[in-house]
Amino acid sequence: MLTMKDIVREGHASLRTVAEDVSLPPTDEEKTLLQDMLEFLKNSQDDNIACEYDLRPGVGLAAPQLGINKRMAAVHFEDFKGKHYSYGLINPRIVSHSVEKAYLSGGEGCLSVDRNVEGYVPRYARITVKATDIDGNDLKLRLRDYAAIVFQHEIDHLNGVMFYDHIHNDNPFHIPENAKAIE
Ligand SMILES: O=CN(O)CCNC(=O)c1cccc(Cl)c1Cl
Ligand code: NI
Repeated sequence: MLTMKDIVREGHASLRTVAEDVSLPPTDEEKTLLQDMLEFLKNSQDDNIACEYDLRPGVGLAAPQLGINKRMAAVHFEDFKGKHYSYGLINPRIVSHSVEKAYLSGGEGCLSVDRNVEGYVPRYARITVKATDIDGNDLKLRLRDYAAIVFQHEIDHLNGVMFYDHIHNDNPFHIPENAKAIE
């Protein structure tokens, strides 16, 4: 099982590298990795397991956070309306997005960042993502609000972008133009 020791931290080149496309169909090793990433997220959200193995909670994880520069990520979370999202994503890409922006009023965190970085992270409020799932099927997801934010955080990792790269330098709590707060 994956634990925190498998996650690279700030300063590791992998976090600032543009990851490579995965050739399809994914190899068994790549499928197993995605399954392990999903299992990590579920474990990290289970109080008993997280406590037992000292896991920080996460709703997403990208392969570069494991030092693997492949365009793969996993997400596992429930949005504020109770809709469940649990995906292993291969070559996820944003194919369209809203002009309107959104940000989490509580800011963001990252398992590869061992410190609290305060501030609003402006992102697109709505996005359409295309990807291949763990079984090799094409995915097209229309996402908004919290789900859109999480997917953008993960796709950023595939492009060597960290969440705090988006925070306003002079005033971290500057309300971005045309942006809505997600509580
Ligand atoms: O890349 C993934 N991580 O670093 C996992 C830890 N961070 C989170 O779960 C997290 C927390 C707050 C907002 C967002 Cl958008 C995310 Cl993603
Ligand atoms: Ni992260």
